[in-house]
Amino acid sequence: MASMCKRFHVKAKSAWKKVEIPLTDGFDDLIELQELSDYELSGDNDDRQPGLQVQLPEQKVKKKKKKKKKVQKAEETATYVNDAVQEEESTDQEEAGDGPQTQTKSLKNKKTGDESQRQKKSPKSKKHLNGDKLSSQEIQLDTMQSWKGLGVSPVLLQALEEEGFNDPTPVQALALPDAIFHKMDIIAAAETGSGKTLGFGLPVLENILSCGVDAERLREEGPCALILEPTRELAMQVHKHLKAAARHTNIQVVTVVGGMAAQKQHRLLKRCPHIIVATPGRLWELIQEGDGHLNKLHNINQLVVDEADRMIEKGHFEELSKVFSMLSEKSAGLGKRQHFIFSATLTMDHAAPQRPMKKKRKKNAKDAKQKMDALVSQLDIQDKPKIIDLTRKEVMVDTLTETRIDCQRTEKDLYLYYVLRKYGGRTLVFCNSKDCIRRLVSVFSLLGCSPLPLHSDMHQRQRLKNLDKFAEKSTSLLLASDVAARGLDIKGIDHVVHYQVPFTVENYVHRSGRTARASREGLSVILVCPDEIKMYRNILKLKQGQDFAPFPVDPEVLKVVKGHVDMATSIDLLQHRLKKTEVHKNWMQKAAEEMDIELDEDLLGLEEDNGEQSQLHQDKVRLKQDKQQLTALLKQPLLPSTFSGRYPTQTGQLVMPKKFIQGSAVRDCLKRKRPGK
Ligand SMILES: Nc1ncnc2c1ncn2[C@@H]1O[C@H](COP(=O)(O)OP(=O)(O)OP(=O)(O)O)[C@@H](O)[C@H]1O
Repeated sequence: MASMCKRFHVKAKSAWKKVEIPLTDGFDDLIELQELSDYELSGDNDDRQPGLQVQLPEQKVKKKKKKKKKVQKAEETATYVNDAVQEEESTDQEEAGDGPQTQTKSLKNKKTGDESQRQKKSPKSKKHLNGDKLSSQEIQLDTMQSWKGLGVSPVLLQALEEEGFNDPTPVQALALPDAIFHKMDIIAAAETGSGKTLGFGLPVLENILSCGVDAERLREEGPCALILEPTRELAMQVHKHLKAAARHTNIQVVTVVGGMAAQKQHRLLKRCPHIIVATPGRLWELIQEGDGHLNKLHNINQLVVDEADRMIEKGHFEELSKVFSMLSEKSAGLGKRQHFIFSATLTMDHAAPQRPMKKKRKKNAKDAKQKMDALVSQLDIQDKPKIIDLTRKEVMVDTLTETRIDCQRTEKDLYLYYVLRKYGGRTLVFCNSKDCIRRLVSVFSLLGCSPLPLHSDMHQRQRLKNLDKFAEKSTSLLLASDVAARGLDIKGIDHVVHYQVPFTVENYVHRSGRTARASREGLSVILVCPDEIKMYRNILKLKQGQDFAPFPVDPEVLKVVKGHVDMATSIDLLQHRLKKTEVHKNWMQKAAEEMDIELDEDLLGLEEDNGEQSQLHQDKVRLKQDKQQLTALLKQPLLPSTFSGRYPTQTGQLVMPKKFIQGSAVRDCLKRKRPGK
């Protein structure tokens, strides 16, 4: 057994500390937990090294070559007492919350008396505030030099390094020092996918680390920070980002969103998390229900309003205002709270939804400005906030290629299918209505594209499941409403297709921003039919009126895919008709049963004499045949992959049939834009 193991030395740099055992199931047999938070891991076979020796299986030791792995091992050895805690935590992931509130890392003593002033630091906390600690002997992170001076603690940098975030993004570099060192309020606008989440997330985590909030204090004073998000998916994503950045700390984050059982959320809140990420509606609901932890929400040190321009729109603003009023009423005299207001479209002129009528548009713009002013005044921002505006003149990131397809309304399915068949990839399609999504799901299922719907009428669980499935496969199709337009960070979305022109310029920006994130390339295609031209022109204002380049379409491929789409559309219509007849029949029969009467065939509309019954039968047979035919058609290649014949032409030259190659849509678009290059 000895040969299977290798020795590591943990050199304790502070004393082992007793850890509070959580009052949750699964910990009944534990007598005591102790943790060592300050230590150094050294050597492999050096038996002379003083300190605790921990044995790791050889198999694992071999993997430690890379620094990244080494850091993980350090975690394994030093926090093994927490394993049970972490296990419990993972079982609760489904509930979108976190593990129990064992404060295994006691960061600071409980606050007392005057200390209840927000933002007050203990002398010990300086360690976490000093970005120069990068070169400390505790953790050597050579690759993270560009984070130096921004105020991020080594324990967070360690996690960022593991994520591969070796450099801060511009919005992070600008926001962090003032937010962390000077506790300034930050109002930031930066393009989609530019890392805004950590722009506010790191100062929030840093503040909790530096204040040193332990379990007892959390129980007494409630959460430290509140982050408000407009959609459930976004709240969960922010929760995930924060958890990843805080993975080497014991900071607890809980999500409070609609669509999840309120009971479960009360249960998670009972564990007294440090950070709450919430959508305003559910948060207000739970506050009104008198949730114990939320009753202390007014004690928060930090408040984040993400996607702020969306938050002031109808559907959020009312509840948001109520939350803010409650916070400011109850927290009078508690000292300064730090605020973060972030969005990609915060500084856009068109902050209001733009509806067709001019008068209404003006009114909306005024409303939006008033609401934004109201938001800022309700937040009680006293000192001058730091304003960061990194939105470019072009608004969109330069790795995004924006194109258009002009077509008739009835041709939109065809062009969408063309993009999907010709280029494959992970494609996110936005529609303006749920009905449109439902119809497309039916047609594109027949076309073998396995579409995944996402809209607000769906159960939350199904919404999340579809997002997971979409992210899992490199060729996948998500048909979504604007519920997916903001903030969703799914890696590797190749194409965004606007099946319908969005109602607002902001929605265009956010929808398109789901691709070309974090310096990657991406493509946006907008399908424009004649009655959408006005809305399309509105979007072009972003480009100073300059039109998007037309998306290149190969007429030969288009001809082939048209056959597929026509057939799928006719099957869909037939299917729909048959389903309607079936539903009508079932409804009549059910009603008759309930009334205890016998139904005539003619009442069902299926009288033998008028041939409707046989028509129904014929339709069913036809449906089956058409489906078989379409399946066979879809299996055929779009264009022949080999050339086997000779076709003399008038000029005597041979015309070679084209070979179908599935290329890159971005490259094809750029080639077309710059033919000489
Ligand atoms: N410093 C960094 N280095 C590399 N990647 C980063 C860094 N910070 C964040 N990212 C990654 O960049 C991607 C986009 O980040 P994030 O979702 O925060 O963007 P955003 O600006 O909030 O976008 P949106 O406006 O669309 O919500 C994420 O996948 C995130 O993990």
